[in-house]
Amino acid sequence: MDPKKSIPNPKRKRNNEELLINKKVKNSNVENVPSTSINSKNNVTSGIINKKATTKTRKIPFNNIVNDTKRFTALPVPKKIIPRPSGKANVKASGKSVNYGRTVTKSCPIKPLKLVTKSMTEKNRSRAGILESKQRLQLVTKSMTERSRSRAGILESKMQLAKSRREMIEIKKRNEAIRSRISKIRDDLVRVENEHETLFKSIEQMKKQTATYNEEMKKLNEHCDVANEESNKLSEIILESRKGLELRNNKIIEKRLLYEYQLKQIQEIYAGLKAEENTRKDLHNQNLDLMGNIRVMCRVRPYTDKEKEIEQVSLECFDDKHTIQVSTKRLRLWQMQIEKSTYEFDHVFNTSADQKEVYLELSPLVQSAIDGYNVCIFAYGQTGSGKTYTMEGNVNSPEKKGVIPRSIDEIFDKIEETNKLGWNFEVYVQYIEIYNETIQDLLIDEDKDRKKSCKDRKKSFKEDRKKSFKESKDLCKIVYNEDTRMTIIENAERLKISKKKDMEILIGKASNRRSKSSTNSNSVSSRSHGVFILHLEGENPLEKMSSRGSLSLVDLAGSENIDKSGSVGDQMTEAQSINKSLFYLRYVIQQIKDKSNHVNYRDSVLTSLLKYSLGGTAKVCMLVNVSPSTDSTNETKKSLSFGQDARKAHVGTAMRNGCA
Ligand SMILES: Nc1ncnc2c1ncn2[C@@H]1O[C@H](COP(=O)(O)OP(=O)(O)OP(=O)(O)O)[C@@H](O)[C@H]1O
Repeated sequence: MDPKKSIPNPKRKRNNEELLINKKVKNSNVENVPSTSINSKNNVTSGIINKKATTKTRKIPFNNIVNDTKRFTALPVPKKIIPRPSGKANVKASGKSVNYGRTVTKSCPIKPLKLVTKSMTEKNRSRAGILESKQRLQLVTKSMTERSRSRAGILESKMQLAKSRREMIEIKKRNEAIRSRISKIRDDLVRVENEHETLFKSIEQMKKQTATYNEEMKKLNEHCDVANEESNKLSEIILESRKGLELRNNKIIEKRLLYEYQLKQIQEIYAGLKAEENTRKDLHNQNLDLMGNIRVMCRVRPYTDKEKEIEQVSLECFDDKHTIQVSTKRLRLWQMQIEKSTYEFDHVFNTSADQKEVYLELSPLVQSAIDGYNVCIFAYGQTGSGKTYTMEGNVNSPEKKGVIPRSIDEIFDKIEETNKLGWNFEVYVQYIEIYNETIQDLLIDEDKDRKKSCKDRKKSFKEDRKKSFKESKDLCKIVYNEDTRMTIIENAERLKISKKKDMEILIGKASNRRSKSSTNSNSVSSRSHGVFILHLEGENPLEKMSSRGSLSLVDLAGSENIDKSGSVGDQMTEAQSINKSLFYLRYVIQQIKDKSNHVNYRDSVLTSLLKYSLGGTAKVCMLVNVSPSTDSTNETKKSLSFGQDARKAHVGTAMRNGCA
């Protein structure tokens, strides 16, 4: 539907209305002027008025009408006689009053006949004039009547004009209102048209968009169809996988139940293991206690190639592995008699015993160190009896490895095992030597320092022995912790080791640094006491337990017969120092055995260092190394009798360090 058609044109309407109004005005003008009261001239006048009315419909000035009326009344009137009109005496036409019916005459004197005739003629003439005037008067009267009529008509028309003017004003007002309405409507129309246009445009746009959307919808529908198909397929897959998942879930639940059951079993086993471990520890330590605090073992080294050629068997190790017999030939009553001395030890290793066999017997003590005890194993014997071989051996050979490297291996293996039970162990190492009653650190990393130290040391022996001794003493000091009953070597390196390999390298280096020299009894004779200490510090956060054990492995310098060894000079001094310290060691053990009130630990550095191992809460094992050579029988017998005496010494009850 076209909106333009439905809406009427306000302009056209207005024109129509105006035409109507003009028509009315025209008609009213024509109607208001009475045709009977107007003569031809008046008709012309009224025609003029009408014409004016037609041309100027809205403004018909009242003065014009009055003027017309004046013109209309200005007819020829006789000068002498003013006939009185039949109607009203006075008519105000122009505001001046006129007196009608009054005659203006002049007095005439008596004249002769001629004159009378003349006057008669004149009289007649005047009569005719009068008649004429009468006629004229009549005409004037008539015209006056007509004029009065026309005046009334004019008045009437005036009134009508005023009325029509009022109407006109009203119409005008209405017209204005209509016009304003029209303009408003027009504005509205314009606005509506604009809106319509906008709407139309937007409708067009929307139509386009709808078309685009329709296309897109079509495409989307196609996609939807494809997606629906895929979704159906996926639903099937999901259903299948859900079934699979349910199956897996069931399996997982089964496995979880199994796992929980196994975990429970493991926990029970663990608890059993823990109980067994505790029992083992207790039994082990009870066993060691029953065996005595100082365990003494004897090892007979094999014959050297040189000894094999000349020697005869003088030592016999019994099969019970506890007894050793020394046979010595002695001339008595002019008869050569064989004297046999038997010694008993916790274990006797004959010449065929290898490194592994020896270590197996010492292994429980190493376990005690892990359990938190202070353990001390030291090798005692005459020079060349195989102490260093037993303690160190050949570090690089698995067969010939001594107690020190084997202990390290076992400690690291056991630490790994204890990790499974929640233990975390840290291993620290110290390695010193007691040379001529001074403590030297074998873990000093810088060879330069070490060389300098050796140089100084040699110099000290040659030049100022006492001074050097004092200086060396200042270097490393022995300090006791009375609370924990532990010995601390101050200023000595304490290295943390986390790998076996690192430890082996360290021992190799330290071993090379040890003071050695060649004597008649031994080509590579140790001229110092080597002390290797492992500190084992363990924590178990699960059990809230801690453990602090130590393992001191001591390779003592060999006692030697100076005459026999042929030591002179420095070597003799070294031998004297060694013998002296070993004497004090024997003396201390004797005092312990005799349960003496005072034990002289401080007489030598060695006994000072072993104070808490020999007379404290430590587990001690002494390995008495002996030579099978008949040449060394006396020294062997001395070593064996010392070992036997030490075995009888009861130093006290071993105590575990750490807390449960
Ligand atoms: N059980 C053994 N098996 C094989 N060889 C051994 C054994 N014991 C010692 N030896 C050898 O005997 C020699 C002396 O041994 P070792 O150096 O260990 O004696 P030592 O007691 O340490 O002497 P020193 O006190 O003078 O240092 C070395 O050559 C060593 O290899």
